Amino acid sequence: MQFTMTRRYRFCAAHRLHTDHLTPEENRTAFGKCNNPNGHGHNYVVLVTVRSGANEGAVALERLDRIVEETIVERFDHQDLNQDSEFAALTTTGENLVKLIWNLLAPKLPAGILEKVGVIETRDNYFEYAAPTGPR
Ligand SMILES: Nc1nc2c(c(=O)[nH]1)N=C([C@H](O)[C@H](O)COP(=O)(O)OP(=O)(O)OP(=O)(O)O)CN2
Ligand SMILES: [Zn+2]
Repeated sequence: MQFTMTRRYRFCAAHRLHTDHLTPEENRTAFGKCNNPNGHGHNYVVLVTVRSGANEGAVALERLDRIVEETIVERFDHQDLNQDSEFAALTTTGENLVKLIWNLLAPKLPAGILEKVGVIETRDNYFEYAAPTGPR
């Protein structure tokens, strides 16, 4: 039997969708209002899913909380995502953000227990990432 546990975290951050690979006009066309030079903010919700067990968790909630708070929330809360070093050459889309969160968390957690990361960006936008894995 396979159990998973999903825990919810939150941070608020600003960003602007923009890439230096496009001209200003192309950026406006591609990203619309999200390319506004002044940026805009979101109350991001991060859903972290880990493998769990029926009787005891693979990772205690308290430990998961500490890792996610230190690695993700403290890093991004009340920050401009475009200024984060990991976004120096990447657009701050939900897709890139959810993959970055996975990449930051996976090495901090016991091997193989991270199942999925989800990011709710707005009422209607949800992004999800799970790195491909080999046979378990
Ligand atoms: N492929 C992607 N496209 C877009 C992303 C993204 O992350 N990946 N992000 C944005 C904006 O940053 C933003 O998230 C869009 O938010 P918003 O304009 O609020 O969303 P809606 O248009 O659905 O909401 P309204 O209430 O209608 O304004 C854009 N594209
Ligand atoms: Zn946005």
